[in-house]
Amino acid sequence: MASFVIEGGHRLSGEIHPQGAKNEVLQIICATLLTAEEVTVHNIPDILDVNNLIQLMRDMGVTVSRKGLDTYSFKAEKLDLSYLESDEFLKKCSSLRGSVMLIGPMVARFHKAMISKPGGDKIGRRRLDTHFIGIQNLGADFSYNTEREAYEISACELKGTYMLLDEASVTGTANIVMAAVLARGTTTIYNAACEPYLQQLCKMLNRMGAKIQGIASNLLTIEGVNELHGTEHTILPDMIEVGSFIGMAAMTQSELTIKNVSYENLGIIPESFRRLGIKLEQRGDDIYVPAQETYQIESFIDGSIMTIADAPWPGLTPDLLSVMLVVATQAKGSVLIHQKMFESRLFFVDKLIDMGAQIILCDPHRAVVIGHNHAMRLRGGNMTSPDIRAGIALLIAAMSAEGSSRIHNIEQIDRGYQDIERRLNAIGARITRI
Ligand SMILES: CC(=O)N[C@H]1[C@@H](OP(=O)(O)OP(=O)(O)OC[C@H]2O[C@@H](n3ccc(=O)[nH]c3=O)[C@H](O)[C@@H]2O)O[C@H](CO)[C@@H](O)[C@@H]1O
Ligand SMILES: C=C(OP(=O)(O)O)C(=O)O
Repeated sequence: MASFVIEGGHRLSGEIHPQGAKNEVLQIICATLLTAEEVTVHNIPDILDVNNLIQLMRDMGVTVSRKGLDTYSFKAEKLDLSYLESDEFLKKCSSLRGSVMLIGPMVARFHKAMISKPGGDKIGRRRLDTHFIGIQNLGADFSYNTEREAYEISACELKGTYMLLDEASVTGTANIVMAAVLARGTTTIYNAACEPYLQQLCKMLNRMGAKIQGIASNLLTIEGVNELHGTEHTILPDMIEVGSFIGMAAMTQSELTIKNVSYENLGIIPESFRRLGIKLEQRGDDIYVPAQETYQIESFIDGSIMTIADAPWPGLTPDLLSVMLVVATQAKGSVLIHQKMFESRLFFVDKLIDMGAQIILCDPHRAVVIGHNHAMRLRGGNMTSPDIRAGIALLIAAMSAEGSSRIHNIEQIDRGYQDIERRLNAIGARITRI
């Protein structure tokens, strides 16, 4: 397990470019299985989860060519269907969450799929009901193989239908959409998730010949087609990285320009940071964060304490709450951070408390943060990154802290942040990988 050693207290300055969005690219790569023709994808981040998925595609028999620094083409003309039954395939699937989205395209085009428990962050229950029920509604059979601890899924033909999802699951919606585009007839998905990741997926599928209406809403209508074709697609900047950089600038009292953020696709992320008192300006498609000695958390209109909570899009993504929590530790004022979706994502606050932060963990979902207004800096600490977003939040805490810190298990951070220490050191951070 690798670690970061961070010398805290250095201000950042200059410009930083966000990478392509991890959660979008996982969907897009899975969708390339839906056609025998070549799909070229630009702006692919060089991160652990994505590289693992690309390798998995190669192992499955997809011809993958690297066409440029961040451009790959995928051609799923023929697949090695016997590999999908191998223990190695199941083991690799369980290393990343995104592998669950192989089911939809596999069942739609090859009539069978296999899935073990997918990987991803251990941040509470992560059920797959929405995926399974949705794909079953289209006519697929799921049977559990107890010996191999895996589901075998098969379908002679998928048939469009109406469905109301029990929750607006991001990867669940992507999986069902990818199955429905090749189903016979019309599928209507109500309570669909509609994050920019999904909007991008649906737009790409339409360019491939799919007929999806209602993109960006929670009601998708999909008219099935017989086959899809090749296309080109460019991944959006990672909105979670953009938010992480805003938080990093505020916490280290730095002036920072975040380049080419695709502002129109950030939803309420900028406004949510403004509610913590952080000033930021949209400059063209960049975000400029001025150096701020202090930032004051807003109150609600009636004067009561601000709550920052997650919600399905267009609400605030849960993936930024850990960063917002850490940023609040140095704000002026108090805030309730309410992580509604995941029940084990706030436990990392213990590490921040050890560093001197004033936080009360009310229950697994809610933490009250009383900001120090930069009057008392956090102390460097020795900690382990429990998940990807707690990992980046702890890195931000360490970068602002007095003294040096050590973060273990940084593979969690590498899952989603490309070459992070080099990029941050280039703007003034002092981070060493050991
Ligand atoms: C690879 C990938 O894309 N991962 C993202 C994806 O995971 P993933 O698609 O696995 O997450 P889901 O959207 O399925 O659900 C996330 C959690 O929220 C709960 N839930 C969901 C919807 C809802 O309306 N109510 C509700 O309570 C679910 O029960 C689950 O515990 O979406 C999550 C929610 O944005 C993000 O944190 C993950 O980074
Ligand atoms: C929870 C996350 O990732 P995953 O779904 O891949 O575990 C995340 O990106 O914050």
